[in-house]
Amino acid sequence: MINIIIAGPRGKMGSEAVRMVTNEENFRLVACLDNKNNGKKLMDLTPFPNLDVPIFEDIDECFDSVEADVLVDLTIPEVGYVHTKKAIEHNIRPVIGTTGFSQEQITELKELTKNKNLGGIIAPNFAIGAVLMMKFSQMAAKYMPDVEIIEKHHDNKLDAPSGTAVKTAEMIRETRKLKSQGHPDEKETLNGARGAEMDGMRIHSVRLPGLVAHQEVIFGGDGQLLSIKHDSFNRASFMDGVKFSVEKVFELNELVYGLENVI
Ligand SMILES: NC(=O)C1=CN([C@@H]2O[C@H](COP(=O)(O)OP(=O)(O)OC[C@H]3O[C@@H](n4cnc5c(N)ncnc54)[C@H](O)[C@@H]3O)[C@@H](O)[C@H]2O)C=CC1
Ligand SMILES: O=C(O)C1=N[C@H](C(=O)O)C[C@H](O)C1
Repeated sequence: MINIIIAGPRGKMGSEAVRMVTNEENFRLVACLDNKNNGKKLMDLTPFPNLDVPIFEDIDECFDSVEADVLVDLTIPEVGYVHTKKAIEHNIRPVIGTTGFSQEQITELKELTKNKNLGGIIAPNFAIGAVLMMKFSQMAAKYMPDVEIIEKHHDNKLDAPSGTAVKTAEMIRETRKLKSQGHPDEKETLNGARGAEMDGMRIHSVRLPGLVAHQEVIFGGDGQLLSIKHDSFNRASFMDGVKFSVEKVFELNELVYGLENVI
């Protein structure tokens, strides 16, 4: 049995994770971390009528009160970072879906787990299709280095570009010959028109109601275009990856950044 704490249980992803964890035979949800509802139970909140699971606002109190093996964090970047650090301190394996961490934060957290031989996963995207989209893009970039990334999300998203877009660019730069996208003399007459720049690649972030999570990686060549596209139409699309990660962290002895490294 794997004892799990979920941070962010009322969120779009967190509530889906509560459903997944409580439906899995070998998972037990032992507590939730929330920014309100301290002292209540999940069953006091409308979406979870039967769940006798304590809610904590204070992470230290939570970790001192329950025995947990894994922390699943689906919150906001500043909170997720603190939660991950605290989890590592308490030898609780972090499974982090929260996006928006800096490279420095990821490196620091990785070092902390290495010192403790503790497994963990930070996955900017838990959907297997998205992981494949990133891997295929990495392959394509070797042959077609002219590339732009367009990510589209719901308009409640806090971070831009998305964690998936950043990860995609990081993976692409491992195989792509460095080059700057577009005309060397191009000028933006409206700030931001060419999107964000990362290693010469351009990343464009669209935020609209109605969207969930979508990304297209477009490669251009002489007389041809290659589009590699992935769409998540609901949050259930991420849950196989969360489940996989919760089980996988027991086989790891450090924090791994990106599901592509463990599937
Ligand atoms: N890795 C992946 O596959 C995916 C990652 N995400 C990421 O997951 C995160 C959450 O996304 P959504 O569920 O869409 O956002 P959301 O806004 O629906 O949920 C965030 C939740 O965090 C909670 N929260 C804020 N401060 C907190 C604190 N101090 N302690 C505990 N909980 C706190 C809020 O109450 C809220 O319920 C975002 O960073 C998003 O980018 C989202 C979808 C997939
Ligand atoms: O906020 C979201 O919704 C998503 N966030 C992740 C990201 O930033 O890449 C994963 C997915 O795109 C959904």
